[in-house]
Amino acid sequence: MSEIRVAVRRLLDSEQAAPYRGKPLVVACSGGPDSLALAAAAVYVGRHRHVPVHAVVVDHGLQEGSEAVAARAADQLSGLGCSGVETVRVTPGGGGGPEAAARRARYEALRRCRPEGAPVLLGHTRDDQAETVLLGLGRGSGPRSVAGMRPVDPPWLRPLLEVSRRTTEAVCAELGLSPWRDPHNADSRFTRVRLRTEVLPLMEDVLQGGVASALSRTAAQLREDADALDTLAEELRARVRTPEGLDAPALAENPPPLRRRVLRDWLRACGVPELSDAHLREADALVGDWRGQGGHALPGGFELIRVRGTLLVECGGRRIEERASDG
Ligand SMILES: Nc1ncnc2c1ncn2[C@@H]1O[C@H](COP(=O)(O)OP(=O)(O)OP(=O)(O)O)[C@@H](O)[C@H]1O
Repeated sequence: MSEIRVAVRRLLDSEQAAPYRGKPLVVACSGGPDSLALAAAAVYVGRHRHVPVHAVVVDHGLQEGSEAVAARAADQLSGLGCSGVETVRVTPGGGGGPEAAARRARYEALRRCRPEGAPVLLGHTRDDQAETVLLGLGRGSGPRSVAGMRPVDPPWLRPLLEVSRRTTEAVCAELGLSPWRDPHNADSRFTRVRLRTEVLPLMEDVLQGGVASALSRTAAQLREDADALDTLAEELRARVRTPEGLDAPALAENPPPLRRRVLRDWLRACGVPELSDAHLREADALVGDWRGQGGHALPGGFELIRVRGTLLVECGGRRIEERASDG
C-alpha cells in the first residue's frame, strides 16, 4: 500500500500539479483493481491533507450487469471512506467503434462531475503505459503516441504510471477488496489484450525482465524531449507570426519537427481539429517543400493556403484568425 500512497503524494507535490494544491480530489473508478487501489491511497493522502476525496463510477451500460458492477464499486468506495461517491450512467454514441465511444462518453462525464478546479485521478499503471508505447511503436505512430500518457494532463492526473499492476492487485488483496474483472481484459480479439498476454511476457522472457519499466522510461525520455521542443516552438511561432498568418520562408529555415509543432499549435489556435502526425507532415510540404502549390485540405472544412510567403487558414473561402486566447 505504501508504494501507491507515495506515488499519489509525489505526483500531487510535483511542480506540474501545483494548480491542484488544496483542491478536492476526484478518483475515476471502474471497480477494477487499479482504480480501487488508487482510491484507497487517495483517501489516505486526502485525509492527511484535509482535502475531500470524491469518487465517480461511470456506467456505460454496454455489458450485461453493468449496473450491478457500478453499484458494487460504489459500495467499496464508500467503505474506503470516499466523502462522496457518484455513479453516472452514460449513453455512448458517435463514430469510431463502441470502445472509442465509451471512452469519449466516460471522459466527458468525468469532466462534468468534478468540482470546479479539481483534478481527476486515473488508475493507469506502468503496464498500461508499456502497452500504449508498444502499440504506438508497432503501428509506426509519431512521437506523441510513443511518448505514452502524461502523469499530469489537466484535468487528469495519473499517479500510478510508475506502479505495476501486480502492486495494485496486491493492495486490493491486502485491503480485502474484491475488484471487478473486466471480461474485455481477457478477450484476445483486442490487440491490447494480446500485447499484454502474449507480446509483453515474451519480451520479458527474451530480455530477462524489466520490460514495462524500460518502455515507461523510454516514454518519459520522449516526453522530456517533446516538452523542450514545444517550448522552442512557442518562441519560434512568436517570431514567424505576421498580421495575416505565418511567414513561411522564415519558418522553412527551421528543422521539420519544430516547423510541424508551430503548424500544429497555430492550426489549433485557428480552431482546426487536431491533425495526426502524418497529416502534419503533409501540411508541412507547403513550408518545407513548396513548389508553388497553393493549398492543402485540412479536417473540418478548413484549408491551409500559401500566398507567396504567407501561410493562411481559410474555411469556406473566409480567412480564419487565431483565437486571441491562444496568442
Ligand atoms: N467505468 C469507469 N468509471 C470511472 N472511471 C473509469 C472507468 N473505466 C476506466 N476508468 C478510469 O480510467 C482508468 C484506465 O481505464 P482502463 O479501462 O484502462 O482501466 P484498467 O487498466 O482496467 O484499470 P482498472 O483496474 O482501474 O479498471 C481506470 O483506472 C480508471 O481510473
